[in-house]
Amino acid sequence: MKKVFIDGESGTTGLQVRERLINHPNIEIISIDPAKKRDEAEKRRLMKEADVTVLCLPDDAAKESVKLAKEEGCRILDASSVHRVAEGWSYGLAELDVTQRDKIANAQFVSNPGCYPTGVILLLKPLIEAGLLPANGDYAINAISGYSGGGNALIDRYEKEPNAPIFGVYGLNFAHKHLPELEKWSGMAKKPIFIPSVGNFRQGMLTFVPVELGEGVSAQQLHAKLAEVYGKEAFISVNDYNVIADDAAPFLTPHDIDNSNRVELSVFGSADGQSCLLAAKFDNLGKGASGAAVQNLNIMLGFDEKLAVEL
Ligand SMILES: NC(=O)C1=CN([C@@H]2O[C@H](COP(=O)(O)OP(=O)(O)OC[C@H]3O[C@@H](n4cnc5c(N)ncnc54)[C@H](OP(=O)(O)O)[C@@H]3O)[C@@H](O)[C@H]2O)C=CC1
Ligand SMILES: CC(=O)N[C@@H](CCC(=O)OP(=O)(O)O)C(=O)O
Repeated sequence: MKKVFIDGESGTTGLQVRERLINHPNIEIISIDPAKKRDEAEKRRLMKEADVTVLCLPDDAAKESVKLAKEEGCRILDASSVHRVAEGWSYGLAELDVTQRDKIANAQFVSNPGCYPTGVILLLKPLIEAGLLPANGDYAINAISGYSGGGNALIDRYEKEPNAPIFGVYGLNFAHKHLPELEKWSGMAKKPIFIPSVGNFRQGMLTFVPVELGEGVSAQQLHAKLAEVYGKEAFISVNDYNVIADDAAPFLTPHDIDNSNRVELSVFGSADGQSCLLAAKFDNLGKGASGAAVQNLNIMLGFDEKLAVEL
């Protein structure tokens, strides 16, 4: 049995990591006394006892816990947004490329990706790398998240206040905290425009990127590349290629994927062959947070990466 300490076990992400790990055949959770959850000495003791500590904390608290882990030489999987482009950290997106699982397996410090970047990077990285989309293109990314993406504070706002908005666009300062990892790990040569939004539903996420196709490039080629790259991935599927010709088209929704670690990618091409929409659908708390965390823990500890990732 390996031991895992979840620092921040009672938060939105921590609870879901815990719920998954309870069903893990090879991992025992070691928990902090709730009355001591901010006690440094107690954290140190548990970090030393654990094979890996998962940080499910706000950014500032995550920085403090990493300081302790560095002093004690402990392994960390950080779900916060602090270390996603930091030196000395491995990016915890197993499907990033063929080298990434080894990097995660051998790392002392692994950073779980942000929820939105997970979908965008899976869509754009292989296409930019293959030269089907330009690295220096002007990308505009749109996304919608369930309100659990904002943690306990936003959950309370939606579930306890009667007048929470049905839909809201945010990130309107064009400086969302996910921009650095979006740019770095997608292989974009410059900062994209990123416009996230939140809806009055608990879980589920869509990230979508509209692109104009270059000379000699078709939407079918983009679709074929994604299908080839992710063909053997357990958690990534690519829907059949779509040309939506009329108004009777089905909606693309962020629903019906709650608690899963799966990501569904879609490519929609325009009938004139000039435009294309790339879309990723997943659970912001699943592959966007806790599912990915358990997948990463499995890789870090040498287990089958599929163990206990689905709720
Ligand atoms: N929600 C999501 O979809 C995603 C979240 N994340 C990241 O995961 C991390 C956690 O987010 P989320 O679960 O949503 O946040 P929550 O606000 O739901 O939970 C945070 C938890 O951390 C606890 N906490 C705060 N400070 C400390 C501390 N110093 N020591 C121990 N515990 C502490 C809080 O306790 P208390 O309530 O008592 O303050 C709370 O239980 C964040 O960094 C977030 O960016 C990543 C991907 C997706
Ligand atoms: C709806 C909502 O508020 N979403 C969060 C992102 C959730 C996520 O991915 O978390 P990280 O904090 O780990 O990056 C936001 O936009 O800040």
